[in-house]
Amino acid sequence: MPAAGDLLKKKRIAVLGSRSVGKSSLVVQFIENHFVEAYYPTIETSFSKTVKLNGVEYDCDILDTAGQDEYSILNSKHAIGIHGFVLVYSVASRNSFNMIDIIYDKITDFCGVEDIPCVVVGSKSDLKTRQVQSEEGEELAKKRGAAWIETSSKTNVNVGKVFELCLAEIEKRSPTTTTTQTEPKGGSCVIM
Ligand SMILES: Nc1nc2c(ncn2[C@@H]2O[C@H](COP(=O)(O)OP(=O)(O)OP(=O)(O)O)[C@@H](O)[C@H]2O)c(=O)[nH]1
Repeated sequence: MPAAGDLLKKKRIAVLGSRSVGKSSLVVQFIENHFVEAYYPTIETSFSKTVKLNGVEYDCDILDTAGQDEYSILNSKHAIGIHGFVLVYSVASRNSFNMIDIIYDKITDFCGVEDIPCVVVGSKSDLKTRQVQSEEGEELAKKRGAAWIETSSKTNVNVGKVFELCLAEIEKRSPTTTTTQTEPKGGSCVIM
């Protein structure tokens, strides 16, 4: 039987966002260190990786999901038992940026809490055909109390940082965190 500490270090992260924003490319670059040029729509894939943050090793399960749109119903698997969320838009797609608020609301409605451990990711930052400015992404994340970062899976910029930020957001809200915070802020939708 695993020790309690081992269970605490196991974190499940769901990667959500519109179709074709680069969710799989982000996860594959992070896990396998290469870029996939071709587009294969994802059904659902789960990956595991150990991530070290502040001297602590986390055993991460990363769930790469099928792209969502405004009509998709949030799959309970993408919220229940999930510790942290990575919400991806493409900086080259205004529509995908607009979907972030919609997905965020679906998660908070489902979880019944406003404050969820989340990183908002502006992907494909290497593209010149930008439709979303950095300040807009930053502003949206700030409004939601989430972390924010821009990445390029193609040129491998900030890919690892996404998952470090996500773990930091999870830890911030963890009741076992040894900070001045005494009360858990709630936030993780962990109903096992
Ligand atoms: N230029 C550029 N293209 C990217 C980047 N990331 C992904 N792409 C391309 O965008 C397309 C879609 O990428 P995917 O990773 O399959 O997107 P997805 O969000 O997983 O798509 P769904 O599974 O349909 O939800 C592919 O052709 C990728 O090669 C990036 O950082 N830069």
